[in-house]
Amino acid sequence: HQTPFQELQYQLLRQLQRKDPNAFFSFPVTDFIAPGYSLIIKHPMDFSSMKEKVKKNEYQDLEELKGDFKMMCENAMTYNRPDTIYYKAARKLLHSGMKILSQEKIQSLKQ
Ligand SMILES: NC(=O)c1ccc2nc(N)sc2c1
Repeated sequence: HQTPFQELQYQLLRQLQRKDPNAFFSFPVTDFIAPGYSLIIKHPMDFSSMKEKVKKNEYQDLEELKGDFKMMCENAMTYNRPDTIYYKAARKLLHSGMKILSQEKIQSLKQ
């Protein structure tokens, strides 16, 4: 049912989620907790949505997964002001996540 490539993607997502201890990025941001969010952010993304994409085999290679991860972090740095805990968490997550996803050994892995 799940391919080795999918298992690898789940493992990477677990590693990335450990860098989000407050779970600010676990689930889609609602307009209830973030007023006007859906008007400001055109391409919402979160870890639960990324896991769903892995399950449906929607990532052809790790660059696409990396792109969604960057989008998720950049969305938070667009909507939230720089002095907020969410902005700061997003910037920190982006940097630690890039270290994980930009390692030489996983660059070339594809579907
Ligand atoms: N990922 C985000 O941009 C994010 C997450 C949680 C959250 N909670 C709020 N009250 S604003 C907010 C924004």
